[in-house]
Amino acid sequence: MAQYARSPAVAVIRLRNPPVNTLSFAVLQALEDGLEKADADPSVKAVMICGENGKFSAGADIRGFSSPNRPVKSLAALVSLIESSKKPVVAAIEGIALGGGLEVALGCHYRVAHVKARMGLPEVTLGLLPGAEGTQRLPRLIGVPAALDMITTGKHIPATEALKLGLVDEVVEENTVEAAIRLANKVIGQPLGPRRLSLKPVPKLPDMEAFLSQARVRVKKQAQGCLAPELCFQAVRAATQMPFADGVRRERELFMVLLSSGQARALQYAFLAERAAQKWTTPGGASWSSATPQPVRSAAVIGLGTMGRGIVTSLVKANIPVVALEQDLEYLNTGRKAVMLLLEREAMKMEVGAQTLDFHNPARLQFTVDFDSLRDVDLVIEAVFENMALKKEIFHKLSRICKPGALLCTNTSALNIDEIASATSRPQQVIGTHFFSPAHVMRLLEIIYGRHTSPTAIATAVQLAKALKKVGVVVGNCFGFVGNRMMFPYVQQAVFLLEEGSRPEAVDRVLEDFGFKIGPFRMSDLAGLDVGWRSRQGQGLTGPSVPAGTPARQRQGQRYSPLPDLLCESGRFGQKTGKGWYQYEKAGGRTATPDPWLHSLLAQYRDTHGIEPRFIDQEEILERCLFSLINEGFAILAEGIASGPEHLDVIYINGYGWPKHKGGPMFYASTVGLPRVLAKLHKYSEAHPDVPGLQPSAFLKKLAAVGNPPIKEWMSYLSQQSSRL
Ligand SMILES: CCCCCCC/C=C/C(=O)SCCNC(=O)CCNC(=O)[C@H](O)C(C)(C)COP(=O)(O)OP(=O)(O)OC[C@H]1O[C@@H](n2cnc3c(N)ncnc32)[C@H](O)[C@@H]1OP(=O)(O)O
Repeated sequence: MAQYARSPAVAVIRLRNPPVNTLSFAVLQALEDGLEKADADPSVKAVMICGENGKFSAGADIRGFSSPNRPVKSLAALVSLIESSKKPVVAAIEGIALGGGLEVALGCHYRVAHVKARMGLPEVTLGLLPGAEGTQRLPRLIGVPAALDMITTGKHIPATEALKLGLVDEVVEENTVEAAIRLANKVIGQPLGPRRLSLKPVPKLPDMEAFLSQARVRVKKQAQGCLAPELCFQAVRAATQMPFADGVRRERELFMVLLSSGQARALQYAFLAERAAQKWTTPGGASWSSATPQPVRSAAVIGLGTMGRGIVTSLVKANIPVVALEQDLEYLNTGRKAVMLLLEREAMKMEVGAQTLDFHNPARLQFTVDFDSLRDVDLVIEAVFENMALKKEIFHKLSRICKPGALLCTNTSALNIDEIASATSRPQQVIGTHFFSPAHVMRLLEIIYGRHTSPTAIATAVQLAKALKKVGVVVGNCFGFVGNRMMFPYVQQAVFLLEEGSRPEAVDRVLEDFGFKIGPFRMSDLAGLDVGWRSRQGQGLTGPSVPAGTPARQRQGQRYSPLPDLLCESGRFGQKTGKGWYQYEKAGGRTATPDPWLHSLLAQYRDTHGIEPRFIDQEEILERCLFSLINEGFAILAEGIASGPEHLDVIYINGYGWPKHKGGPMFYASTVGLPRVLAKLHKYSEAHPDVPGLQPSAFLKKLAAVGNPPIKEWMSYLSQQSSRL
C-alpha cells in the first residue's frame, strides 16, 4: 500500500496501489503511518513521497465515491498532516499526479517532476471539485487565473508548463526519485513556513472582482448544464475572499453538494463505462483478454469525401503512413487540397514543442488513383458513399490486391458487414469501422464485427482506435448497428410529434434543454435529409419501388410518416440547400430559423390526412423521443449486439452529443427507474397503437418485473432469462 525505506537521512514513502496508485483507505493509512514513523525517528531529517511503477497517483478511487466508507475525508486531513510536518517533505512526481494525487503533492513542501509527467485536478470532469483543500492551495501557489483554469476545466498539464506556472520546483529528465532525494537533503534545516501553502496569501490581481465576474461568465458558458464547473469557480472565489480555514469549510460544503448530486454519479459512471467498453466480448466467445492485435504500420483510405478526408487526417495525426486513393484525378486533386487544408489547421493547433505532422513527406502521405499502391499496406479503410454494390466491388478488388494479412475495414453507418465481406475471399479480415463526422475530431469509433470476423481483426481495430485517440466500441452487425439503430426511433418519434401537432423548433428546444448539443431536426438538417431519403429508398419505404395503392401513412402494417420524403421531393435537403426542417440564410448557412413554409406544409398535411392537431407538452416530447431510443437499446442488449449497457452509453456520449452529466441513455433510464420508463411506453403505445418504437421491449419488461435491478446487474438477468425473452 505504501512502502517505507531510508536513504539514509531521507525517509522514502512509496505509494503502491496498482495500476495507478489510487488513494484507497489502506494507502492513506500507510502514508499516515510512514509520516509518523519518519517524525518519530531522529535520524530522519526529511521525507520524500513517490509512487510505484513510475506513477505518482491518479487520486481518489472513483469507484469509492459511491461507497458509504469512502476515505475522502481522511485525504484532506492527511494533506494537512503532510504540510504541518516539521521535517521537509518532497514529492517526486513521475507519470501522473491527478486529483487527490496532486493535492497530496500540494501538501508537500517541494515538488520535483519528471519531464514526461502530467498533472491536473480533473475532479470537475467527474462532477466534483478538488475537495482535499486543492481549491484553496492551488490559487495560493500559481495564482487565481491559472488555478481557476486548471480546476474548472480539469485539464492535465505537462511538467514543463507546471514549472512555468510554479506548480513544481524542478523538472528533471533523469531519475526523479534520486533528484527528489537530492533536493530533500539540500533543504534540510531550511525554514518551512514559506513552503506551507495554507499560510501563503492568494496573489493579488489589479482588479480581482472584474476578473472573477468575467471568468464566471466563461465558466458558465463552457459548463453546458453541468453543475461542477460553477461550484469549482465558487470554491476558488472563496480562496480570494476568506482566510484559508474558512475557504476550506466552504470547499467542503460545495464538495458535499456535488457529491450527492446525480450529475457526479452520472459522470463517474461515464468514466468507468468508457473503461468497461474497452473490455469487449462477442457472443461467439472472442474477447479482449485473449485476442492479440496485429501491428498497423501503414494504412490506406479509399474515397476522399468528407469522411475519407477526416480519416486520413486522423491517421496522419497518429503518425501512421497513409496511402489515400480516389477514383480519378479530378476527385483526387479536390480531396488532396481538402486533406492538406485540414492537416495545416491541425498542425497549427498542435502544442509548441510537440512532434510535428510530417504530411508533406510522400513516404508518410501519398495520393493515388492506382489500386496497386495498396498492395503492401497493413490496413485499408474504405470510405466511399453508402452504396452496397460499389462497396462490394471495392472489397472484391481489395481481396485480390492486398497482402494476405491486411485488415479490410468499411466505413459504413448502417450497411451489412457480412454482405460486404461476402465479396472477398477473406471475410475473417473484414470489419466495420463507423467513424463519426468530422472524423478527425469525433472521439467515437463504432467497430462492427461480422459473422466471420476474426478476434485478431477486432483486436486490431480496437488498437487502431486507441492509436487514433478514439474510443472504440465493439458491436455486432445489424441494420444501423447500435448508434443509428437507437437513433431511428428517436427521430421517427420526433416526426410523428410534428404530424400530431408540434413544430420542429418546439421538439428541438425540449431536447436541447435536456442537454443534447442539437435537437433531432437541426441534426437532420446538418447531416442532410437526402442521406435518410436514399436509405429509405433502398429499403423500399419510399420512391418508385413502393407498390401502387400503398397508403401514404402505412408501411409493412405500421404507421409511416412521409413528411421527411415530402421535404426531399421539394429539394429541401437541410443546411446544404439552405432549407430543410428550418430555413437558413443561404445554401450552406448555419443559422436555423423557423420556416412559415414548413408550418403551412404541416397544416396542409394534417388537413389532407384528417389529423386534428393537439398541444403536445414538453414531457410527452421528451419521453416519446428518449424512451423509444432507450427501448431500442434494450432490444439491442437482448439480441447480444452489444455486451453491456455501458457500451451503448459510451456510444451516445461520444458520438451523438448525449449530455455526459446524464450518463448516457441506459444510465438515464436507470435513474428514471425502469418501471416508470415501461409505464410511459405502455401509455404512449396504447394511445398510438400503430406508431412503431413505442411497444416496450421484452428485456425492459423483464427487468422492470424483477424489481428494477441496478444497471450493473442487467446483463446477468439476460443470461438467466434469454431463452424466455
Ligand atoms: C470532504 C473531503 C473531500 C475529499 C475529496 C477528495 C478529492 C479527490 C478526488 C479525486 O482524486 S477524484 C479522482 C481524480 N483522478 C482522476 O480523475 C484520474 C482518472 N484517471 C485517468 O484519467 C486515467 O485513468 C489515467 C490515470 C490518466 C490513466 O490512463 P490510462 O489510459 O493509462 O489507463 P486507464 O485505462 O484510463 O486506467 C487504468 C486503470 O486504472 C483505473 N483508474 C484510473 N484512475 C482511477 C481512479 N482515480 N479511481 C479508480 N480507478 C482508476 C481505470 O479504471 C483502469 O482500470 P480498469 O477499468 O481497466 O480496471
